[in-house]
Amino acid sequence: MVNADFDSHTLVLASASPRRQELIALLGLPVRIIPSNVDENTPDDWSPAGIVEGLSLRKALAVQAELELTGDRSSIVVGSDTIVVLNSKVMGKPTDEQDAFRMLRELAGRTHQVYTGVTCARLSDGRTSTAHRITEVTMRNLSDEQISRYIATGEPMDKAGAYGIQEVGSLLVDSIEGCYFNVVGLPVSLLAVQLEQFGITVP
Ligand SMILES: Cc1cn([C@H]2C[C@H](O)[C@@H](COP(=O)(O)OP(=O)(O)OP(=O)(O)O)O2)c(=O)[nH]c1=O
Repeated sequence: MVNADFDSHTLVLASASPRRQELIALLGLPVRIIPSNVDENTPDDWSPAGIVEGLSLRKALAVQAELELTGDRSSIVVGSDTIVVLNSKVMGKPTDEQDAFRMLRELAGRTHQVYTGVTCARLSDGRTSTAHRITEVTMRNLSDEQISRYIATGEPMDKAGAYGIQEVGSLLVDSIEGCYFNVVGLPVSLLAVQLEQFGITVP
C-alpha cells in the first residue's frame, strides 16, 4: 500500500551498488537510482560506526544537492555505506587482487563485524535520519589455494572485505549473527524504521 501523497519520485537511492538496488525494491515503493560518486576517504580517528554513518550521510547529501538543482526538494534520498572490521582494523573494497588475498587470509577462520550505515534525508523539511547496524560473520578456515580460486571468480573486487555473502562468497561463511541484509549492504528493516520517521509506511 502506497501512501496517498507519495509520488513516483519520492525515494531516491544514492548508490551504484546493484545489491542495494535489488534490496531497496523489497520495500515495494517506486525508487529512482542516482549514484553519488563521493570521495570515500575518512579521517583516521573515525570509529567504524562513524565511518559508515558519516559516509552514508555524505552520499545522501551529495545526491540531495544534485536534486535541488532540478527543483526536487521533496524526495527522500537514501545513502548507505558498508565496511568490514576485524579486530578494529577497517577493510573497505580491495584495491587489487593481492589486496583481496591479504584481506581474505586475515578473515579466514575468524569472526569479523560488518557495519552498514544508512541515511535518509529530505530537503523540504530538513529532516535526516542516520543509523547503523552490525552483523557478526564467522568465516571458514581457507587454504591459500581456496582463496586464490575464489579471487579468480572476480567476485571480491567491488565488495568490502573482498567477499560477497550473497554469491559464491556464501561458501566461505560458516555462520552469521544479526541481519543478513546488513552484510549485503542495505539493512532493509532498519531502513523501514527510518522511513516511518518520514511518514512512509511499508509492510
Ligand atoms: C561484506 C559484503 C559487502 N558487499 C558490498 C556492499 C557494497 O556494495 C560494497 C561496499 O562498498 P560501499 O562503498 O559501501 O558501496 P559501493 O561503492 O558498492 O556503492 P555506493 O557507494 O554507490 O552505494 O560491498 C556485498 O555485496 N556483500 C558482502 O557480503
